[in-house]
Amino acid sequence: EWYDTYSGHRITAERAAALNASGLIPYCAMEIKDCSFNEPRRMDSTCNNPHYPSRGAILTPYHRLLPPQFSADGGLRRAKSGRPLPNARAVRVAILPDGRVSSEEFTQLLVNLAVVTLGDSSSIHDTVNYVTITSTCCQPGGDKDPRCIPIRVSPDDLHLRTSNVRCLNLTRSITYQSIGCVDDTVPQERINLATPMLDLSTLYGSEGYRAAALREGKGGRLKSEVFNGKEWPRGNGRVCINNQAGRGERRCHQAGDGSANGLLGLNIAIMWYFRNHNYLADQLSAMNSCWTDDQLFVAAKEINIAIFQNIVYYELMPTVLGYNYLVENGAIYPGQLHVDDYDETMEPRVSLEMILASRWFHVLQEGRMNIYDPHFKLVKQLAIVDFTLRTGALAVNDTIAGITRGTYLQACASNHKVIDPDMGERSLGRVQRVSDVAAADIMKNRDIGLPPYNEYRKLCGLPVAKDFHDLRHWMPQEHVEALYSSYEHVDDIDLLVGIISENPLPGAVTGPTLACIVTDQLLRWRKADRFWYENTRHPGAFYTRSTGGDQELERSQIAVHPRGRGGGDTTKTFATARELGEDKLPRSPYLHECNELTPVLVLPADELRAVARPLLRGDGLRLPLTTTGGTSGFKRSSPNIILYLTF
Ligand code: HEM
Repeated sequence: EWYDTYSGHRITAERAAALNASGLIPYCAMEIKDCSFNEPRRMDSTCNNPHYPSRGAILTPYHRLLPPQFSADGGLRRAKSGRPLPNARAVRVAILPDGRVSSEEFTQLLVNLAVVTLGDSSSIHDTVNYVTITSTCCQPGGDKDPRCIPIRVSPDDLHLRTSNVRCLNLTRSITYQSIGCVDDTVPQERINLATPMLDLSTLYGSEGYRAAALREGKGGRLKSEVFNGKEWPRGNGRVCINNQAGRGERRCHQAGDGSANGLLGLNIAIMWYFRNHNYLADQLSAMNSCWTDDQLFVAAKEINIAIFQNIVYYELMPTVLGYNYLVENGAIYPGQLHVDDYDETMEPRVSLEMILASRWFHVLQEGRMNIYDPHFKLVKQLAIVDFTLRTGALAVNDTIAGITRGTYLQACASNHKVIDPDMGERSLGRVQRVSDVAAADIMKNRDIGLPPYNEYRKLCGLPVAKDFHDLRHWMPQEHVEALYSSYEHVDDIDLLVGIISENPLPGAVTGPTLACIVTDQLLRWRKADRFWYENTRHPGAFYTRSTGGDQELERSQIAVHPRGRGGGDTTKTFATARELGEDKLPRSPYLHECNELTPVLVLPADELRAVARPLLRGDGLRLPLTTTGGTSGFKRSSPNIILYLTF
């Protein structure tokens, strides 16, 4: 059957053929084979909800928390007065001048985990596109090019006044309208080039044929090769345009999507999950010698995804938004059991606000990259932005190990109202002479028609500012002044600008408006994904397994149980296998053709730590996660899979 990517409706084969003839497939339509409740998660994420097969797939639309706002002629939103909004670069420099202040609490791991989270569910760092699609936006007539929204730089710009740079190249997002799937009578809607789930599609791929090419075909493993004693994905991709051949930088990995070779932080985090997949497959294979490649692959993949989802919910997000805030809002649960809150009426989408507002994380990005030797001696300090699309550098001298150590040992930037000069002036490295990611972030809020900051405060039930003076209740005075001198009216302020300016919530790194937007998304991810690791409505569901009534043991053990309950169960929480009666568990049609009555994998607490260890395998880390060595949210153990990232 064929489905329209934008509406999700079924279309005729004739219509699909016509779209194909116009070169509009895969963007405008997708073919989906019949769904079954008894099959595992599909690579392209179709059939996540078998009643609506296209939901959750790549190339589907984003969600909007509020309807878009464009000017009357369909252009960028204007100020209340009807005049253009203030220049994005000028606003950026006013609220976030270039500067370096290191966090006293958090390491680069926070930003690396954040980027892999966002990057997995949205094509955020489709770096190849950003740098190669259009580099002509600043040339004469560039601003008339529909693909362009260049940013002007004033001659008195704080950081660029001594240069001759007066314009920053910037391309628009790809929409259904710009591709030609939908006509211009409806407002521009962006296409999500990734699956909107937290499903490690960055690693595993989101198109069936491509995903199959990544598999070894035996042992449930992903294709790999050993280079200098370490395991690496194979591949000779051409996107690594910044590889320095003269320095022996040749690797360019074949992985789920292009972003796995993109930004350094994303690149190495994907490598951790890559190595972890093969580690898990080997463990499972040793325990279940009769399993087929498919059985091993699916089980290893789902465990890997479960680890990823658990880290995001119980390690990363409590650190950024505050643990209590997330519990109060139902994004995580303090109890011991898995909570199944799957809601089949919820559409699996990522909100545009989540993606656009999460550009706030750029503030925390440190520009320098410390490389440590195995004795944790600092050997080098490099510029992170020069390592985008440069996978080859990771393997030379096992640099990935040195960077991983740096990820754990080095502080990230502090949320101290400055941005690292490399992010502010050269975020695209050598590819573009000047590029200001934070100004691009503000401009992209407008490109996509996000309503102003105050409207989101209202949506979130937060006090709304009637005038600039009111902002003083939740922003530092110097920010209120910067906003007052930039915007004509308090209702004009861009969402991201307001978010960057807010004071953080207690116990959190971010303020309440971003916390509200991200929490909405956390609920969406867990409730709308039938294969969410805590959910029971699929045949490969995980079960906590009893081993004799000891509460402590029950909590610390998790079995990847061969016999999930299948579709349609509405039980609220997971029962332990004992409570449920093991023999009553239906047989999983895809995992168990052998060892039917034997639990697949039981991981006591010690081994659970070992599940996290391969994320850093070969790097020999014994380091605190925070630079101060104190406890951060990362160290808190979760009630589900217990992951100690310090061991
Ligand atoms: C060296 C580090 C980084 C660099 C050089 C970088 C650079 C960029 C660039 C060039 C863009 C696209 C700008 C545009 O044309 O619109 C972007 C978008 C984005 N980045 Fe980063 N980034 C970095 C780190 C991070 C981190 C740590 C996060 C954490 C979440 C992050 C989240 C995002 C998001 C959410 C977007 C928006 C994408 C969208 O609208 O689809 N980035 N970044």
